[in-house]
Amino acid sequence: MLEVDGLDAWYDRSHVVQGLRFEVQRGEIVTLMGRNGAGKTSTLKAIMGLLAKRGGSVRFDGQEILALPAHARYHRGLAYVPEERRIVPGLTVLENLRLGLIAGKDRSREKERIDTIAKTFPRLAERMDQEGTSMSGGEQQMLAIARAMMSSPRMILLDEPSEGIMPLLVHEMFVLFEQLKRDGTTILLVEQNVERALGISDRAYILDQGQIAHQGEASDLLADREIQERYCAV
Ligand SMILES: Nc1ncnc2c1ncn2[C@@H]1O[C@H](COP(=O)(O)OP(=O)(O)OP(=O)(O)O)[C@@H](O)[C@H]1O
Repeated sequence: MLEVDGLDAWYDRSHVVQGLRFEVQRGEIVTLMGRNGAGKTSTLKAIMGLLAKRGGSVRFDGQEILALPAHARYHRGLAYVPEERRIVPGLTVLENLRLGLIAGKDRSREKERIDTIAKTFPRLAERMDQEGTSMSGGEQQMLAIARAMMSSPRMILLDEPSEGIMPLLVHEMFVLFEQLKRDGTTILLVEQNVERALGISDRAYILDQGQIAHQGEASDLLADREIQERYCAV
């Protein structure tokens, strides 16, 4: 579903993503792992068209998307939840959710989408009229994910969703990812919480200095302490 081939990205002259090649098949959960600064966030941003200097090929459903403007990916069914959640201050949970609808495409189905999202995210359903930024960090992360799901994406990229969140909500969040997968959403996950991430993933790639250092089945990587310690210690 997503084929990344020879992906490069730079900040000025700093070459932070160096010729990455990886793929995510339809229906999979795939994790990108690696130490701080390995290039995980930059990889997601390059895929989403958010880094000006980028090169190589990214195909989504067989079509080249790397040169498209960032918003065009949402129209094709690829959504992204950045590390900073960007909940809009002064807006309620419901109003933040509405921002996730793509103008025209989703507007006619707004009520249906909100009802579906409320069922999937019961914690948000109870708080629809509360100001989004007044919720806990974990709840705001849930809202950011729910908002991205409003456009019914076929694939979602998630950047460190569990960061700084209390364990109970982290658990809920990973249960949710498994449910999204069952409902047909393909997921590319960047996570420092290696055990949790591998626990729900099909496969994983380990990044080191902008390159893929290792790849494998999630269950094999979960059992491989040496690899985890070498590449993933924070
Ligand atoms: N806005 C920026 N300007 C310049 N360099 C940057 C910028 N953002 C990131 N970098 C550098 O790019 C490299 C890759 O960073 P990136 O954030 O992609 O790594 P990461 O694996 O996601 O790490 P983390 O887990 O800390 O977010 C690092 O060396 C980082 O310092």
